Amino acid sequence: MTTSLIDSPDVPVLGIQDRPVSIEVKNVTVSFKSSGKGQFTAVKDIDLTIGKGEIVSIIGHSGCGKSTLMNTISGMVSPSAGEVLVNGKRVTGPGPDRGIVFQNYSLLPWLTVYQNVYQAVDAVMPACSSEEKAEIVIRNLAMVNLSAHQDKRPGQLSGGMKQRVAIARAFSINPSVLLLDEPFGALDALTKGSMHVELLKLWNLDNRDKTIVMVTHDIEEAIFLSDRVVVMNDGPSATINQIVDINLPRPRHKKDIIHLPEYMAVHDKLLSLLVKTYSIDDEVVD
Ligand SMILES: Nc1ncnc2c1ncn2[C@@H]1O[C@H](COP(=O)(O)OP(=O)(O)OP(=O)(O)O)[C@@H](O)[C@H]1O
Repeated sequence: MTTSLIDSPDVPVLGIQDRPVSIEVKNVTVSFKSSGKGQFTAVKDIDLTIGKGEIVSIIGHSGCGKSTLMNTISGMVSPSAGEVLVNGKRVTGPGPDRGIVFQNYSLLPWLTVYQNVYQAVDAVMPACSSEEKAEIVIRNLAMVNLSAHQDKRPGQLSGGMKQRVAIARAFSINPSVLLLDEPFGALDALTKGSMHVELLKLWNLDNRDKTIVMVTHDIEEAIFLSDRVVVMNDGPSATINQIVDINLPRPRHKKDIIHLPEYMAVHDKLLSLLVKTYSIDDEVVD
């Protein structure tokens, strides 16, 4: 049964206090130059510690600063104040220890699907033979069901297919930290479900050592995958509203967990943190 590969029950479930630290976001503020008005502060005074092997999701309204926070971890954005440490080292730019999947795929349009993935593997694993690198590329393209499309260029692919190439590329380099910015947003429900399974398989194969941080708008996805969910306040100067523990036992099977009282309670909690309720005449009822 495929689910036996996911979250094998013999791996102990660790709390954040039992894990070595993987990512430390320390008092991070990010301001951007804004046209005419000086500075725009997207996120302010963010403190977040993520343990090795944790899966943490970041949720919040559009524009609140989720990607900005994620990009300080990836090294694509430098904090205006504060610092980010990954595996104890200060982040000063992107690095092979962090695999990134963006919303906008970021594939090289002149390379084929195969070449896009191969290029990343080649850059990160120069000591491997070309046969080993080819094997990694082929295995990961098969994982995302793109073997038949490996000679196409990004311009010949659908949005969901491009996203799967980006996922295969991030998985291929086997980083200790995976940063996923709405990685499954462009996928249909069935593909999304199977990518959740693949993500957990990958995590499980590595003895749950890989740290995964994911931005998502999908509460169900966040609950199914995560150990903790970070709920952000609206910006400007967005802060963390609350960090919600997902104390659901692993392995988690989608069809089963949605009936658990713990699932319903945490779902309601996250929803109420995100959504304001409106009466029929549009008055806020809080
Ligand atoms: N390079 C930039 N220059 C100026 N402002 C920026 C820049 N990047 C982000 N912002 C602003 O920072 C705020 C947060 O943007 P960010 O993309 O982090 O939000 P988000 O929560 O990821 O949004 P979404 O859910 O819609 O993807 C927004 O107001 C955005 O306009």
